[in-house]
Amino acid sequence: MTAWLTKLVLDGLTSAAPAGTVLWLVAALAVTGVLAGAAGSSGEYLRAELGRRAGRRAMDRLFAATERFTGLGRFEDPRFLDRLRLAQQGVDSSPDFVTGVFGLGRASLTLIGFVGSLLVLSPVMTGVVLAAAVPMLVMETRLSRRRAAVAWQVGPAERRELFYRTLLTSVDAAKEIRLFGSGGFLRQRMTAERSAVDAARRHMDLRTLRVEGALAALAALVAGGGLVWAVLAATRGVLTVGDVSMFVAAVVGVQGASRAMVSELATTHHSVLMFDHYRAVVQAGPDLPEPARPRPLPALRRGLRLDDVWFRYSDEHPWILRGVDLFVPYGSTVALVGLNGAGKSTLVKLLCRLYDPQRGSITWDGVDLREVSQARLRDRISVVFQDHMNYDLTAAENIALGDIGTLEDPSRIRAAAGRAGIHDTLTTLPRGYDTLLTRMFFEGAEPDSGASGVVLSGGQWQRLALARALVRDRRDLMILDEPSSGLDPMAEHEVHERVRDHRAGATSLLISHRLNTVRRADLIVVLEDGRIVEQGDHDTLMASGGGYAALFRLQSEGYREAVG
Ligand SMILES: Nc1ncnc2c1ncn2[C@@H]1O[C@H](COP(=O)(O)OP(=O)(O)OP(=O)(O)O)[C@@H](O)[C@H]1O
Repeated sequence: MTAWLTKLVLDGLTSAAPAGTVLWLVAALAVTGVLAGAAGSSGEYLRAELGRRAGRRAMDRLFAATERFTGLGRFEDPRFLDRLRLAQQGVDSSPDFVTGVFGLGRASLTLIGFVGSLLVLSPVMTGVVLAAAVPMLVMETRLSRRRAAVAWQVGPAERRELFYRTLLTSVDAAKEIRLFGSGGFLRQRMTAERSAVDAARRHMDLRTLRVEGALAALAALVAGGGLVWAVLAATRGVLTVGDVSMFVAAVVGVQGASRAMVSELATTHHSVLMFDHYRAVVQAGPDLPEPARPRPLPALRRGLRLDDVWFRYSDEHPWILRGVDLFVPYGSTVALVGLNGAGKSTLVKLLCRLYDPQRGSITWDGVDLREVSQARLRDRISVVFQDHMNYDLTAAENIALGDIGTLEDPSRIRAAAGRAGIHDTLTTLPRGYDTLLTRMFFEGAEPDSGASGVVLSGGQWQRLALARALVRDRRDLMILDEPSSGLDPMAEHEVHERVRDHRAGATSLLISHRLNTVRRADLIVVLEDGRIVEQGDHDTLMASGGGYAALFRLQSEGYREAVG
């Protein structure tokens, strides 16, 4: 449009047209410019807003999909973690996709306008200019495919770099890094990973540079040839001065618009390729097979049975559980003891169905765990994991995460904290249960207050994790994996007494290295190298004089010596 109006103004001036007509044309040219500017700004806003919305939606879908992986296997698979990270990059670049589509629409409109102008002047030249865009399209598509392949190839190194980067800025790691002086070593590793990523990207950039250089030369050749033709035609009187001006504008316009179109196509293509990772995650099936028709899971009445259970973390790993047979009777407290690495926590993860055993079965009142809905099963279990989480949230939220409904019922949160022996500590915090248990964020919404949260001690965090498990009261099975290893002996005794009273008549599985805390269990099971080697109550095991008895005596002597 602008090119047409400019041509008409120039032709008007050279053919001595009435001044009024030329002025009208100039006014039209000005209005066109203003309208084009306004359309550009509004389009920009619309594009950004659409990009934000698409990104938010895609992120929500991606994380909803990861939540559907009910086991742990996928989160321990490096290939899957690489894919997940690229999927997140795909989400972050979803605005690029919107930009690409918008840009494509805009470039197409511009292209159509200029092609129309050029066609009027020279159909041959139009064909030449358009034909020159074909190699550009082919090469740019290849480049974007290659770029996506490079992103996949550098994924592992990028993830390692991220690991070192996070480590170097994490408060948890800061103590050891400073004390052991390991910062330089970790930084070097981070930089080495970054160099590897940069090298792959540099290689890609050089390839792009070569290809784009060749394409620019081709475009210059076509434009130069066109200009020579137009000038010769003008000297012969075939074209007017206005025609030449419009021709130049149209050639530059067609080339610019087709370059923009191809580049937007390449951006969109790249986003689509990256989106493949996103789609792969969102469409991935369940990691643990879900039964087509889940069997009902009634409240536990008889007990849990492990029948010849064999388990290893993957085909490359050694067997961790080797033919475990165990019955946990309803209403009893069973203690699981054994040396480091014996397989105790692994057994807990199988009971929660975070993995499936390769051989054998685990049944709940005779129903195989694989035949019931995972959500139903987990709703009946409460756990304190050995490596429990400490959330950078308020004290109340840290407990309520065990049963989100209790956020609306603070009395249950307080009762659980009381049973875990942390209530008094929490009430003395600056904002009581609403105190933020981290110094990573400001308290409340206003950073101006300058107040960050507080930090709990290791034992206090452990009590909080116990409170989180206890807030899920009325669950059929409670699993406590080293719930009191960080407590002093008095506190440990007190906590166990309270939990025992509260859980009286319910089924519990307790893991502890302190044999004194498990001696009152109904059944003590000794696990060694993935096999059960002894089981019975404390008196029976002491009388049999096996490994448990030897370990118990060793611990008692150590304690007597320490006290005496
Ligand atoms: N996610 C995992 N992937 C691969 N191997 C694992 C994984 N978790 C544990 N293991 C291995 O399984 C074995 C048993 O570990 P587990 O944590 O069950 O032992 P544990 O009896 O609870 O030990 P501890 O008393 O030290 O807590 C160990 O050799 C460990 O290296």
